[in-house]
Amino acid sequence: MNYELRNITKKYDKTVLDHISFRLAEGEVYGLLGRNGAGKTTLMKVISGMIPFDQGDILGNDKVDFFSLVYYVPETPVLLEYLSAFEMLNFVSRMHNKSWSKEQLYNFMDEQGITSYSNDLIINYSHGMKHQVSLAIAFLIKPKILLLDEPLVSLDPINIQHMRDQLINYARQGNVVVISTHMIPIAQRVSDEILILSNGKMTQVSNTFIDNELEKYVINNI
Ligand SMILES: Nc1ncnc2c1ncn2[C@@H]1O[C@H](COP(=O)(O)OP(=O)(O)OP(=O)(O)O)[C@@H](O)[C@H]1O
Repeated sequence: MNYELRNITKKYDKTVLDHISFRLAEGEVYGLLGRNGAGKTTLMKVISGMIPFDQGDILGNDKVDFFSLVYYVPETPVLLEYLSAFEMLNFVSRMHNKSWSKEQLYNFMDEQGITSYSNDLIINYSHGMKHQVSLAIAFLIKPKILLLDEPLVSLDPINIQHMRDQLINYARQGNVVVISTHMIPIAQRVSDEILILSNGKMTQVSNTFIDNELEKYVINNI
């Protein structure tokens, strides 16, 4: 399934997204790049239905509400901080009608690399640990279209590598993954396509870049 976003326009006081059009295909990872304030978060909030847009169309599967397919992980994790990660994931799994046993949840948390602190209260976690839990929730929910706002910024190098592999695998299972990031080498390694937002406009290119070509391309195009 391909999704097409056409002429999406979003204005606050000024126009942030100015008739932007791009395609998302299942199975692919998209790296969303752009300068500070370019509109990456705004675009993710628009695609996830968190905020309305002023103009444009989203085309996909006519039988399904597009927004019901999307899950957005914000840059700052939003968690119930007086629960443990285990309790939080258990709560989310019940909300999403997944009746996972305790053992299944622990196996899942193992895969996500969060078991060692899963019984401590989230309020005591580091920023990176909160981010891992936030990403684990996304993988538990298994949305068709996963939007991640700066997902790797607080992760250590081992967790970045693990997350990178996980994102590619997740897309290859027939899902769409969009990650917004300022970490260009990571965007180059993880993405099938690159989306660049600049001055309200969008450029979409295949990621055929090698060495530091993407960095040069981005610097010339943002
Ligand atoms: N609720 C809002 N009301 C008014 N203006 C807003 C609002 N949210 C964002 N903006 C403006 O929209 C523009 C795009 O912001 P956005 O957060 O989408 O950028 P970004 O590309 O995610 O930036 P960064 O890389 O710094 O996180 C900025 O000029 C910002 O000030």
